[in-house]
Amino acid sequence: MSLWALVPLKTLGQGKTRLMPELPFLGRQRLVETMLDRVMEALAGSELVEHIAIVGSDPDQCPPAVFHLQDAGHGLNHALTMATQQLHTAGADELLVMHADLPLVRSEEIDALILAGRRRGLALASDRHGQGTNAIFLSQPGTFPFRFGRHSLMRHMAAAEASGLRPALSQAPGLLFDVDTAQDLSMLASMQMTVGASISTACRSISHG
Ligand SMILES: Nc1nc2c(ncn2[C@@H]2O[C@H](COP(=O)(O)OP(=O)(O)OP(=O)(O)O)[C@@H](O)[C@H]2O)c(=O)[nH]1
Ligand SMILES: O=C(O)[C@H](O)COP(=O)(O)O
Repeated sequence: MSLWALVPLKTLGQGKTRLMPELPFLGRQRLVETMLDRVMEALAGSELVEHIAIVGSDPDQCPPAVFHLQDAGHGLNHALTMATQQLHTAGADELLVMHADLPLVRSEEIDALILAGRRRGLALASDRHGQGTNAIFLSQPGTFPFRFGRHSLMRHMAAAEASGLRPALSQAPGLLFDVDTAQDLSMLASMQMTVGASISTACRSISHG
Protein backbone atom coordinates (compact mmCIF):
# COMPACT_ATOMS: atom_id res chain seq x y z
CA MET A 1 0.00 0.00 0.00
CA SER A 2 1.21 3.49 -0.76
CA LEU A 3 -0.45 6.33 1.11
CA TRP A 4 -0.06 9.86 -0.23
CA ALA A 5 -1.10 13.11 1.39
CA LEU A 6 -2.17 15.79 -1.06
CA VAL A 7 -2.34 19.43 0.03
CA PRO A 8 -3.94 22.01 -2.27
CA LEU A 9 -2.33 25.43 -2.09
CA LYS A 10 -3.28 28.70 -3.74
CA THR A 11 -0.43 30.84 -5.02
CA LEU A 12 1.06 32.93 -2.22
CA GLY A 13 -0.64 36.29 -2.11
CA GLN A 14 -3.81 34.91 -3.70
CA GLY A 15 -4.86 32.88 -0.66
CA LYS A 16 -6.90 33.96 2.36
CA THR A 17 -8.65 36.76 0.47
CA ARG A 18 -11.35 36.92 3.15
CA LEU A 19 -8.67 38.32 5.46
CA MET A 20 -7.81 41.16 3.07
CA PRO A 21 -9.64 43.84 5.09
CA GLU A 22 -7.72 42.91 8.23
CA LEU A 23 -4.35 41.73 6.97
CA PRO A 24 -2.04 43.35 4.43
CA PHE A 25 -0.47 41.30 1.63
CA LEU A 26 2.67 40.39 3.59
CA GLY A 27 0.73 39.45 6.70
CA ARG A 28 -1.47 37.09 4.70
CA GLN A 29 1.56 35.65 2.99
CA ARG A 30 3.30 34.98 6.32
CA LEU A 31 0.15 33.47 7.77
CA VAL A 32 -0.25 31.11 4.79
CA GLU A 33 3.42 30.08 5.01
CA THR A 34 3.24 29.47 8.75
CA MET A 35 0.08 27.40 8.51
CA LEU A 36 1.58 25.41 5.63
CA ASP A 37 4.69 24.72 7.77
CA ARG A 38 2.44 23.41 10.56
CA VAL A 39 0.53 21.16 8.20
CA MET A 40 3.75 19.84 6.65
CA GLU A 41 5.20 19.14 10.11
CA ALA A 42 2.08 17.25 11.15
CA LEU A 43 2.07 15.20 7.94
CA ALA A 44 5.78 14.45 8.25
CA GLY A 45 5.17 13.25 11.83
CA SER A 46 2.38 10.89 10.78
CA GLU A 47 3.21 7.22 11.13
CA LEU A 48 0.99 6.30 8.20
CA VAL A 49 1.55 8.96 5.54
CA GLU A 50 4.33 7.83 3.21
CA HIS A 51 4.57 10.63 0.65
CA ILE A 52 3.46 14.27 0.54
CA ALA A 53 2.47 16.28 -2.52
CA ILE A 54 1.27 19.84 -2.99
CA VAL A 55 -0.93 20.81 -5.90
CA GLY A 56 -0.48 24.47 -6.69
CA SER A 57 0.65 26.95 -9.30
CA ASP A 58 4.06 27.81 -7.91
CA PRO A 59 6.72 25.06 -7.49
CA ASP A 60 8.81 27.48 -5.38
CA GLN A 61 6.19 27.24 -2.62
CA CYS A 62 6.90 23.53 -2.29
CA PRO A 63 9.17 22.53 0.61
CA PRO A 64 12.04 20.11 -0.07
CA ALA A 65 11.04 16.43 -0.16
CA VAL A 66 7.49 17.36 -1.11
CA PHE A 67 6.30 16.64 -4.66
CA HIS A 68 4.83 19.49 -6.64
CA LEU A 69 1.89 18.93 -8.98
CA GLN A 70 0.84 21.69 -11.31
CA ASP A 71 -2.55 23.35 -10.93
CA ALA A 72 -4.04 24.12 -14.36
CA GLY A 73 -6.05 27.00 -12.91
CA HIS A 74 -9.58 25.60 -13.18
CA GLY A 75 -10.44 25.68 -9.49
CA LEU A 76 -9.87 23.52 -6.43
CA ASN A 77 -11.96 20.47 -7.39
CA HIS A 78 -10.39 20.26 -10.83
CA ALA A 79 -6.87 20.65 -9.39
CA LEU A 80 -7.48 17.87 -6.86
CA THR A 81 -9.05 15.56 -9.44
CA MET A 82 -6.13 15.94 -11.85
CA ALA A 83 -3.57 15.56 -9.05
CA THR A 84 -5.33 12.43 -7.79
CA GLN A 85 -5.13 10.88 -11.26
CA GLN A 86 -1.41 11.68 -11.44
CA LEU A 87 -0.73 10.21 -8.00
CA HIS A 88 -2.77 7.11 -8.81
CA THR A 89 -0.66 6.60 -11.93
CA ALA A 90 2.43 7.06 -9.76
CA GLY A 91 1.28 4.23 -7.49
CA ALA A 92 -0.86 5.88 -4.80
CA ASP A 93 -3.50 3.47 -3.61
CA GLU A 94 -4.67 5.52 -0.64
CA LEU A 95 -5.04 9.29 -0.49
CA LEU A 96 -5.41 11.90 2.21
CA VAL A 97 -6.45 15.34 0.96
CA MET A 98 -5.78 17.97 3.59
CA HIS A 99 -6.11 21.75 3.42
CA ALA A 100 -3.16 23.98 4.18
CA ASP A 101 -4.99 26.27 6.64
CA LEU A 102 -5.11 23.99 9.69
CA PRO A 103 -2.56 25.51 12.10
CA LEU A 104 -3.47 23.28 15.05
CA VAL A 105 -3.52 19.93 13.32
CA ARG A 106 -1.50 17.13 14.96
CA SER A 107 0.06 14.00 13.54
CA GLU A 108 -1.99 11.78 15.89
CA GLU A 109 -5.22 13.31 14.59
CA ILE A 110 -4.14 12.61 11.03
CA ASP A 111 -3.35 8.98 11.85
CA ALA A 112 -6.69 8.54 13.63
CA LEU A 113 -8.51 9.92 10.58
CA ILE A 114 -6.65 7.52 8.30
CA LEU A 115 -7.35 4.48 10.51
CA ALA A 116 -11.05 5.37 10.74
CA GLY A 117 -11.12 5.91 6.97
CA ARG A 118 -9.54 2.53 6.31
CA ARG A 119 -12.38 0.84 8.22
CA ARG A 120 -15.10 2.61 6.21
CA GLY A 121 -13.34 3.30 2.90
CA LEU A 122 -13.81 7.03 3.42
CA ALA A 123 -13.28 9.57 6.21
CA LEU A 124 -14.32 13.22 6.25
CA ALA A 125 -13.08 15.95 8.57
CA SER A 126 -15.55 18.80 8.73
CA ASP A 127 -14.83 22.37 9.78
CA ARG A 128 -16.10 23.45 13.20
CA HIS A 129 -19.25 24.96 11.65
CA GLY A 130 -20.20 21.55 10.28
CA GLN A 131 -20.36 23.01 6.77
CA GLY A 132 -16.96 22.81 5.11
CA THR A 133 -14.60 19.87 4.63
CA ASN A 134 -11.03 20.25 5.88
CA ALA A 135 -9.71 16.78 5.03
CA ILE A 136 -10.76 13.64 3.17
CA PHE A 137 -9.23 10.17 3.37
CA LEU A 138 -9.93 7.85 0.45
CA SER A 139 -9.02 4.19 0.42
CA GLN A 140 -9.79 4.07 -3.32
CA PRO A 141 -8.66 7.36 -4.80
CA GLY A 142 -10.14 8.25 -8.16
CA THR A 143 -13.61 6.91 -7.49
CA PHE A 144 -14.88 9.68 -5.17
CA PRO A 145 -15.81 13.11 -6.60
CA PHE A 146 -14.44 16.23 -4.91
CA ARG A 147 -17.17 18.74 -4.07
CA PHE A 148 -15.25 21.49 -2.29
CA GLY A 149 -16.95 24.86 -2.15
CA ARG A 150 -19.99 26.13 -0.25
CA HIS A 151 -21.54 23.53 2.09
CA SER A 152 -19.05 20.95 0.89
CA LEU A 153 -19.58 18.61 3.86
CA MET A 154 -23.22 18.03 2.91
CA ARG A 155 -22.20 17.53 -0.71
CA HIS A 156 -19.42 15.10 0.20
CA MET A 157 -21.88 13.17 2.42
CA ALA A 158 -24.30 12.96 -0.52
CA ALA A 159 -21.51 11.75 -2.81
CA ALA A 160 -20.60 9.11 -0.22
CA GLU A 161 -24.18 7.90 -0.02
CA ALA A 162 -24.37 7.72 -3.82
CA SER A 163 -21.25 5.52 -3.73
CA GLY A 164 -22.71 3.29 -1.01
CA LEU A 165 -20.19 4.48 1.60
CA ARG A 166 -20.80 5.46 5.22
CA PRO A 167 -17.91 7.81 5.94
CA ALA A 168 -16.13 8.08 9.27
CA LEU A 169 -16.50 11.64 10.56
CA SER A 170 -13.65 13.26 12.48
CA GLN A 171 -14.21 15.71 15.32
CA ALA A 172 -10.51 16.15 16.13
CA PRO A 173 -9.91 19.76 17.27
CA GLY A 174 -6.92 20.36 14.99
CA LEU A 175 -8.83 19.14 11.96
CA LEU A 176 -11.92 21.18 12.83
CA PHE A 177 -10.09 24.49 13.09
CA ASP A 178 -9.37 26.13 9.74
CA VAL A 179 -8.55 29.81 9.48
CA ASP A 180 -10.73 31.74 7.04
CA THR A 181 -11.91 34.88 8.83
CA ALA A 182 -10.75 37.54 11.26
CA GLN A 183 -12.86 35.80 13.90
CA ASP A 184 -10.91 32.56 13.34
CA LEU A 185 -7.61 34.45 13.79
CA SER A 186 -8.85 36.12 16.97
CA MET A 187 -9.97 32.75 18.32
CA LEU A 188 -6.55 31.33 17.62
CA ALA A 189 -4.96 34.17 19.56
CA SER A 190 -7.38 33.86 22.47
CA MET A 191 -6.67 30.16 22.84
CA GLN A 192 -3.43 31.29 24.52
CA MET A 193 -1.57 28.47 22.94
CA THR A 194 1.99 28.60 21.82
CA VAL A 195 1.42 29.62 18.26
CA GLY A 196 4.07 30.60 15.75
CA ALA A 197 5.37 34.17 15.67
CA SER A 198 3.76 34.91 12.30
CA ILE A 199 0.36 33.84 13.54
CA SER A 200 0.73 35.83 16.75
CA THR A 201 1.75 38.89 14.74
CA ALA A 202 -1.20 38.47 12.41
CA CYS A 203 -3.57 38.13 15.36
CA ARG A 204 -2.11 41.22 17.06
CA SER A 205 -2.42 43.32 13.94
CA ILE A 206 -6.11 42.46 13.82
CA SER A 207 -6.84 43.11 17.47
CA HIS A 208 -5.08 46.49 17.18
CA GLY A 209 -7.06 47.34 14.04
N1 LIG B 1 -4.26 24.40 -5.84
C1 LIG B 1 -5.33 25.07 -5.41
N2 LIG B 1 -5.56 25.20 -4.10
C2 LIG B 1 -6.65 25.91 -3.71
C3 LIG B 1 -7.55 26.52 -4.62
N3 LIG B 1 -8.52 27.15 -3.92
C4 LIG B 1 -8.24 26.93 -2.62
N4 LIG B 1 -7.12 26.20 -2.48
C5 LIG B 1 -6.52 25.70 -1.25
O1 LIG B 1 -7.53 24.90 -0.63
C6 LIG B 1 -7.51 25.06 0.78
C7 LIG B 1 -8.86 25.58 1.29
O2 LIG B 1 -9.12 26.83 0.71
P1 LIG B 1 -9.88 27.98 1.48
O3 LIG B 1 -10.20 27.60 2.87
O4 LIG B 1 -11.00 28.45 0.63
O5 LIG B 1 -8.73 29.08 1.58
P2 LIG B 1 -8.41 30.27 0.61
O6 LIG B 1 -8.91 29.96 -0.77
O7 LIG B 1 -6.96 30.55 0.76
O8 LIG B 1 -9.23 31.45 1.28
P3 LIG B 1 -10.15 32.56 0.58
O9 LIG B 1 -9.34 33.24 -0.48
O10 LIG B 1 -10.50 33.49 1.69
O11 LIG B 1 -11.34 31.80 0.01
C8 LIG B 1 -6.32 25.97 1.08
O12 LIG B 1 -5.21 25.14 1.32
C9 LIG B 1 -6.14 26.75 -0.22
O13 LIG B 1 -4.80 27.20 -0.41
C10 LIG B 1 -7.27 26.35 -6.04
O14 LIG B 1 -7.99 26.83 -6.92
N5 LIG B 1 -6.16 25.63 -6.37
O1 LIG C 1 -15.30 22.88 2.29
C1 LIG C 1 -14.51 23.46 1.62
O2 LIG C 1 -14.66 23.76 0.42
C2 LIG C 1 -13.21 23.82 2.27
O3 LIG C 1 -13.19 23.46 3.60
C3 LIG C 1 -13.00 25.25 2.18
O4 LIG C 1 -14.10 25.85 2.81
P1 LIG C 1 -13.80 27.22 3.54
O5 LIG C 1 -13.33 28.13 2.44
O6 LIG C 1 -15.10 27.63 4.15
O7 LIG C 1 -12.73 26.90 4.51
